[in-house]
This record gives sequence, structure tokens and C-alpha cells, in this order.
Amino acid sequence: MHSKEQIGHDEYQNTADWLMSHTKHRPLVAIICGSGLGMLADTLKCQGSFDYSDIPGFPQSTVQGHAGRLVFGELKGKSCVCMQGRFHMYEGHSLLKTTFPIRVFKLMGVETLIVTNAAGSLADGLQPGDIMIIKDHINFLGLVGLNPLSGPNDDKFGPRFPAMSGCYDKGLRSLMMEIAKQMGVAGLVQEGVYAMVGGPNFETIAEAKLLHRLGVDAVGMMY
Ligand SMILES: O=P(O)(O)O[C@@H]1C[C@H](O)[C@@H](CO)O1
Ligand code: HPA
Repeated sequence: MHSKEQIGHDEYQNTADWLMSHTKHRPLVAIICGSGLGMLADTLKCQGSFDYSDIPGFPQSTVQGHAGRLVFGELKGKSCVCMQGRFHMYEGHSLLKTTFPIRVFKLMGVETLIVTNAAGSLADGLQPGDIMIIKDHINFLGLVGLNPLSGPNDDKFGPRFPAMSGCYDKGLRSLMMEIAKQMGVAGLVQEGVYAMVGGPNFETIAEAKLLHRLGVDAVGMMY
């Protein structure tokens, strides 16, 4: 992140206002579709979508396979907004830009954020294709001071020193496990600790061993 970069409250608000004036949807849930999950957005009912390039203030997605579209619609009767493609730091985006949509969603009334991503498994029991529910994380970028919350704090979005214990809602995690059981896929789903690294290179063997020893179950480039 460039330490002098700042995004004012007005810029988030302008984007939120633009979206709310172009869609009737008022989502309470936002879903970030990681690599391979973009098709989830295609299943929304009563869809309305916007290319990122048409949304004022929105960064552009440059990753192959990430459509770069914001899709509004209903999923099981709930109003949702899906990001078909996220922004990564390795694309050259600052962390402020990478996380820009999250504050926009908050201003639109979103209360629940579901993040999904492709990640590399370090846990013995996690096979390719399995699903890991994040129960906690190690933010390696944050630990060295690379954090989108750096810079002047905007109290309207939250406190200067936000607590991070319990940031992955226990009720939602239990619900996911319950649904996996109902669907008969509980054997493919488990909870674990996610570590965020900058990418774009994958880890060396030594780095993967280190992360494993630190208690990391999956590693990815998603902030
Ligand atoms: O959007 P996600 O975080 O799922 O994408 C991950 C990170 C890289 O873009 C890619 C590496 O395999 O997958
Ligand atoms: N490491 C980091 N990011 C990833 C990986 C990985 O092994 N697999 C998919 N995204």
C-alpha cells in the first residue's frame, strides 16, 4: 500500500449512491466469488449486473477467469450482491483499492460478508477440491504494517483499533457445517486457519513447511 493514498468517505458514498440509483436490490449479504466460484453469481434470480468498468470508482479486475462484474439478485429468496472476481494486491492494486468494494457494500446496507477463494492446502486432511471454512487467520501483510486500515481512521467505518478475535462469525460457521451435513458433503468440509500472503508466486517448499509449523491450514493471495 502507498502510505499517502487515502480514499475519502465521499468516494465510497458516491459509488454506493450510484449503485443504489441503478438497482432496486438492497442486499444484506455480499459474496466475493473467488477463482472457480464465479458461476454462483449466474444462479441469482432477478439479476441485475454491472461491469466493474462501468461503476464509478471501482477498480478493474485483471485476473484471467475473473469476469469483473458485480451481480445483484436473489439467492434462496435473500437479496445478495456477488463480486464475480476480486482484486488482488499482486495485480498492482493498493490494499485500499483491493478492499474498496467492502466499504461500498457496508454503505449499501450489507450486514454479512462471505468471502471465498482458491487456496493451497497445508493441512494433512485437506485434499484438492475440499472446502475449508476459515475460523481464524494470519495476515502476514498486516503483521508487517501493510493494512488498508493504515492512515487516518474514518470512525464512521469502525474504531481505530478493531478487535480481530472472533472476526469469523461462529453462528455462520456452524450453519455452514450443518448445511454440509444435510447435503452429504461434510467429509469434504472442515474448519481451519487461513494465511494471507502477497503472491503472485506460490510458496517455496521451505515457506510451505514454515507455514505448516506455524499452524496454517491453507494459504492464499486473498486479502
Ligand atoms: O480470487 P482468488 O483469491 O480465489 O484467486 C487465487 C489467487 C490467485 O488469483 C489464484 C492463484 O491460484 O487463485
Ligand atoms: N498459495 C497461495 N495462493 C494460492 C495457492 C497457494 O498454494 N493456491 C491457490 N492460490
